[in-house]
Amino acid sequence: MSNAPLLEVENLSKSYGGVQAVSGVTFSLMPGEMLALIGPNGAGKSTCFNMVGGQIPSNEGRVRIFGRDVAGLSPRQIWRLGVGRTFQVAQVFKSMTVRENVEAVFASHQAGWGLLARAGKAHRAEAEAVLDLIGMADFADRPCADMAYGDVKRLELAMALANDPKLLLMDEPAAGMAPMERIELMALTARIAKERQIGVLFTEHDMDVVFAHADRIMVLNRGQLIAEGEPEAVRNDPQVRAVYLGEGLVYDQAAAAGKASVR
Ligand SMILES: Nc1ncnc2c1ncn2[C@@H]1O[C@H](COP(=O)(O)OP(=O)(O)OP(=O)(O)O)[C@@H](O)[C@H]1O
Repeated sequence: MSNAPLLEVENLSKSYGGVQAVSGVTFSLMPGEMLALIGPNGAGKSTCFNMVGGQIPSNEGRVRIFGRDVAGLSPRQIWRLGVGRTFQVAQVFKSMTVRENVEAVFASHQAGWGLLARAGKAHRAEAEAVLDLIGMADFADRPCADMAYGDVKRLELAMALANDPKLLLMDEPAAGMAPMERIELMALTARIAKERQIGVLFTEHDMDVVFAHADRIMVLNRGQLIAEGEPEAVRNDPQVRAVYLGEGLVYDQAAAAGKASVR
């Protein structure tokens, strides 16, 4: 593992009128690391993702990706640096096949979205290699409109991997999936992250998924990081327990009972 962080976030803050959504958040992410950002509803997780991904500007603080300060860069410019992104709601072209969706990402990276239809075909082999990587080679010719939701989410991961990212931002990648599918999607992500030394920042409400696959966990509450560390330490942190207990989210007891899915 290289010693240079892929992502460095320093003192990041954002307020919306009187609401301090994120306050003084600082962390870094290393190659091959699965880093979870968890917290109750409204804690500021999506706001953090959107500041890192360039969707919204911060009020204060700094984001460095691959050592470069990305202030003022658009989401597309950040993507072109080698940052993959998945969203809560899957974003694929339903009228196209699985392969065409991945080809479109390759084409867009080189040519811009306007030339997609023509340029896409030139990337057939690359698209098939990515589909193979995530175990979707047999789905290549299927129209997306006919696919189960879990497969659409897997395709979204393939599309996020198509520009060969070194950093992946995954805001609730498994939202809406069945419990087993959630575990499988994140197991697949973790395997690819290790193999390719991709750093993954993800948020997820299912504690089974988080504790099974995160190398490190950060806990956000009312915009502030209240804990950060390896899963076992975070699970036993009194402040974290208080926050989750306060929300009625007794995740350790739920985990012991074999159903740790909480919101
Ligand atoms: N565009 C906005 N305008 C005003 N307030 C906002 C806006 N976006 C977020 N907020 C507020 O900022 C706080 C953090 O919201 P955010 O969506 O980042 O939390 P979250 O942890 O992602 O929540 P969830 O788990 O429900 O997705 C909340 O109080 C929210 O109401």
